[in-house]
Amino acid sequence: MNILDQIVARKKEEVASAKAKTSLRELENKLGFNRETYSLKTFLTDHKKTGIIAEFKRKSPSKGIINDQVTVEEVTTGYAAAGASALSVLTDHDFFMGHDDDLIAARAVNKIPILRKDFMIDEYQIVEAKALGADIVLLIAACLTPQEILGFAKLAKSLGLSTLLEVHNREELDRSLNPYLDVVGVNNRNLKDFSVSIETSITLAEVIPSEFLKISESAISKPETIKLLKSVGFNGFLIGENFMRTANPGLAMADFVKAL
Ligand SMILES: O=C(O)c1ccccc1NCC(=O)[C@H](O)[C@H](O)COP(=O)(O)O
Repeated sequence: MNILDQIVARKKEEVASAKAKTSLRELENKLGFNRETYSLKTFLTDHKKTGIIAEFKRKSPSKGIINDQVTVEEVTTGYAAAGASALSVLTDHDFFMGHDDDLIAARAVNKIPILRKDFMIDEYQIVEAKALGADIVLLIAACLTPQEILGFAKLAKSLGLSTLLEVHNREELDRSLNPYLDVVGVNNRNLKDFSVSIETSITLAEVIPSEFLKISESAISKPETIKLLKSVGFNGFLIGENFMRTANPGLAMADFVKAL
């Protein structure tokens, strides 16, 4: 089984036990559920911001432990101060050392959009994302059918959430687009074998329909790469490891932004 299949198999077990513990009705009564959300499109097109979606990521399947010595509050407020257009917070525990509480903590101290970075395989997780404080949900084409993407995106929009479709190749893009998606993200990392190439974004940029904003995800470590990606039409850039690898990720982002 490749890593993505392993993650999805584990996610199905997690969702089943979450449903047994907390009903959808109880989720909807949670404190974070009835609130205004921040729009990803609005923040990505605000030219006072950097276009960077900065990620809080302690560990990953491809790199192991990246940084488990910093708090989600200090890192995410540092990112916001450095001009992040949005934040990405991992809530997957078993593969990324993330937690739902990380998202709750990030929400409490930030006023910019937050992506629940997780593997959405059930409508329950979309409702849960809103209750935890997220503004954006990620729909990964590599692990969802077009019908699931459509259903999840419709539900997310009905809850006021922004929707980010993630693709890695032309086939995933062509079968997954629908009108309920706000932004298309091209993951430069192949989630099945961990190979990375910025060329993936460059090749797909011209075939993403113009009604969707575009973001490039993963393996971005140089300001020059952002300049190149902007020149081919990308509006946003998801960066995790490059900042998280340092002792002060917020400061690392501020230094990176000076060179843009
Ligand atoms: O990062 C991984 O190893 C990984 C493995 C399997 C599924 C997903 C994975 N990463 C999720 C991401 O998309 C990245 O965390 C995100 O784009 C940031 O990437 P980076 O800047 O390279 O940390």
